[in-house]
Amino acid sequence: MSERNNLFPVFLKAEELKILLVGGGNVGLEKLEAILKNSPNAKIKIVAEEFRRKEIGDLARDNGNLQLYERAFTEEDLDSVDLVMLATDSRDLHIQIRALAKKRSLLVNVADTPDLCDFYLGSTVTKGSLKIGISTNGKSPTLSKRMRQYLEETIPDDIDNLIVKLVEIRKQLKGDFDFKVNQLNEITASWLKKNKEDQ
Ligand SMILES: C[C@@]1(CC(=O)O)c2cc3[nH]c(cc4nc(cc5[nH]c(cc(n2)[C@H]1CCC(=O)O)[C@@](C)(CC(=O)O)[C@@H]5CCC(=O)O)C(CC(=O)O)=C4CCC(=O)O)c(CCC(=O)O)c3CC(=O)O
Ligand SMILES: NC(=O)C1=CN([C@@H]2O[C@H](COP(=O)(O)OP(=O)(O)OC[C@H]3O[C@@H](n4cnc5c(N)ncnc54)[C@H](O)[C@@H]3O)[C@@H](O)[C@H]2O)C=CC1
Repeated sequence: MSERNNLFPVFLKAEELKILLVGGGNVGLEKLEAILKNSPNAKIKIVAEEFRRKEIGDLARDNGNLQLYERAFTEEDLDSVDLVMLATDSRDLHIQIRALAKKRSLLVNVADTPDLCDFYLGSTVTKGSLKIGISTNGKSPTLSKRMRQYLEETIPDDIDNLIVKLVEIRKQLKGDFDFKVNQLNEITASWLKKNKEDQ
């Protein structure tokens, strides 16, 4: 029997949290872009001895929510942050920072070391209010990326119209909880059926 993915997915309000990112090289940039793609107003403190000046420098100049510190990590960097993401080129440093962060009960992602991660980034598909997160349990980011591309192509771009309509119907439905659940299930079942027939 192959391994099952036991990760528990959540959708973070990243724009209401403060994220510390240590490391500003290729991997740091990739993780920074992943956060901003989903949560453009996320507040991120980036600490790196050196960083990809063109890309990260430009991003920070245009975005007041990014604080860039060009220096080595210090323990105080963990003060008043909610999440920690590590993307340096030093495994020892990652182990050391992770230990300091765990003392403060912070959740840590170590981009290049799944074993040291409390959580993984996933690929994400966003269409209006709909967001789908994809995980391969840390096994194959490439498959995550391909699944994202597949879903991006397959899910109609106007799916948000359906959500907008359902919000209205949900507001207008009168009756007890069970009645509302039944009605909403009926409406969406017919939508699924129609979609299948169209294919
Ligand atoms: C565990 C995890 C930790 C984390 O970063 O949170 C992790 C770890 C590692 N990634 C590595 C490499 C690559 N990462 C990507 C891409 C993405 N990586 C992402 C997430 C994750 N990467 C988490 C697991 C996600 C899951 O469970 O599926 C995505 C989904 C999200 C994002 O970062 O935005 C994003 C796709 C976004 C999109 O396009 O949709 C590509 C593909 C490419 O760039 O084309 C490659 C090169 C090909 C390859 O190696 O597969 C290596 C180096 C291996 C080595 O040393 O060679 C490690 C370390 C290791 O595995 O040991
Ligand atoms: N670049 C890639 O696509 C891949 C990278 N990796 C691994 O991931 C790790 C990171 O890779 P890259 O981002 O390419 O490395 P990089 O060398 O471009 O970036 C490392 C970053 O860590 C920073 N750093 C180092 N020590 C620091 C400290 N004490 N305090 C603050 N910042 C510090 C550096 O200033 C730099 O910004 C490496 O271990 C690499 O082997 C693995 C697979 C692919």
